[in-house]
Amino acid sequence: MIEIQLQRLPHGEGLPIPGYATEGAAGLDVVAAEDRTLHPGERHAVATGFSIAIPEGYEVQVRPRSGLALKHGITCLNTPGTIDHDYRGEVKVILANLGSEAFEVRRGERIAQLVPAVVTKAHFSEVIELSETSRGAGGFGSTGR
Ligand SMILES: O=c1ccn([C@H]2C[C@H](O)[C@@H](COP(=O)(O)OP(=O)(O)OP(=O)(O)O)O2)c(=O)[nH]1
Ligand SMILES: [Mg+2]
Repeated sequence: MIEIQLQRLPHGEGLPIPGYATEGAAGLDVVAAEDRTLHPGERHAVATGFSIAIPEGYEVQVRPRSGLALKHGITCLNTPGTIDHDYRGEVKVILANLGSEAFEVRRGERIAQLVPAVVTKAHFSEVIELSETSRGAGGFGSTGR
């Protein structure tokens, strides 16, 4: 369990802060801070009404809710969205309507879930040749359907 500081913004007044819907939930549900109609094919960075400070060594992933995806075709376009630990702007959820009907985003309704994750840092070192493997350059279905 890590602590993530949250600063409420004026338009987030009165909204619940992200929380787990059940004891075993992996993601903290986050609610919209604005009303917005999303027409089919449309996308919008939905306000959440808060900024956060994530401890160094962690990120927060923004993931869709499966119910909205299945019932309404609503997803996070950039899933999983990445909140960097040094980001202090408003957290936004980039929703896209892949369904065939308009969807009403309503203030206070849960639109996505936040999953904190450990960040493994790496640096790339340029080499002349890579080690050989049985897969080699095969990919994109090379092992069969
Ligand atoms: O779903 C998202 C994704 C990103 N962000 C914020 C936090 C994140 O730290 C910042 C940058 O995100 P990202 O690195 O994915 O976007 P970019 O296009 O690379 O922008 P930048 O050049 O600012 O890094 O935008 C959100 O609020 N919600
Ligand atoms: Mg970036």
